[in-house]
Amino acid sequence: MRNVPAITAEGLNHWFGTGEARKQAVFDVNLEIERGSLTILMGPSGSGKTTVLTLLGCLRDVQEGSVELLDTELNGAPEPLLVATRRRLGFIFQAHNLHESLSAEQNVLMGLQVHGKGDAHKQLEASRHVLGLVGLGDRMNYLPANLSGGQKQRVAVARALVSNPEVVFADEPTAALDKESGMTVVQMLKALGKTRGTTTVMVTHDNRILDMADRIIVLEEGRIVSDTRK
Ligand SMILES: Nc1ncnc2c1ncn2[C@@H]1O[C@H](COP(=O)(O)OP(=O)(O)OP(=O)(O)O)[C@@H](O)[C@H]1O
Repeated sequence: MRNVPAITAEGLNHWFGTGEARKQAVFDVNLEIERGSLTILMGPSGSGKTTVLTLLGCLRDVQEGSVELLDTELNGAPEPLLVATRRRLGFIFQAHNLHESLSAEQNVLMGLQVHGKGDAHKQLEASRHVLGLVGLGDRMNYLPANLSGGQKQRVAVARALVSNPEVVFADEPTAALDKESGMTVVQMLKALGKTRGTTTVMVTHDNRILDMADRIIVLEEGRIVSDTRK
């Protein structure tokens, strides 16, 4: 299965707005993303990075063209199939959306409970393990209000990874992190690619992590203008 791409997009176009305000944001995007790879999407503000990421990641309806994600065609897919596909994914966004009334550990645990994976004891063990990996072993019982921006972001990373997703979609995951924590997060994603075949697609402006990518795709005005593999 390793040589079947995790994601294939063909003739992908996307518009926002209606009537006179209708504006095309994505133009004829075609790409294949290999399983286990770490791909970075770059480009100026407004170039369509987040729109492409959310189209590939099953978070936005495909209007025109094809997106095949983990062997599922997303264009026209019924909602239950989209829901089942999303369960195989991990999402890390800049707005980390942690539950303020839950501790770090409970927030991560939720990432497993929505999947119903494993018994309660195993779920707790897995949550603690992944919090340890992101360097928050000593903050598991803290509420988000008592964590720094970078620590909250690491909780969000732990929550996205605890269910062993097949593909991780990340939008500026290192923006709130200092250099070292940012590198740690990207190294973790890269290591998961090697050990478990986890595929990562990441939007970033962070030049510090470019060296770690297997591939860098640059968008300008909704089009792919360069696509470099290492
Ligand atoms: N919900 C929306 N409604 C209308 N236009 C939108 C919407 N979301 C994005 N756009 C427009 O689509 C284009 C691409 O936006 P997108 O957010 O994908 O760019 P981006 O490269 O991710 O930008 P940034 O780096 O600033 O996050 C922009 O012109 C933007 O104004």
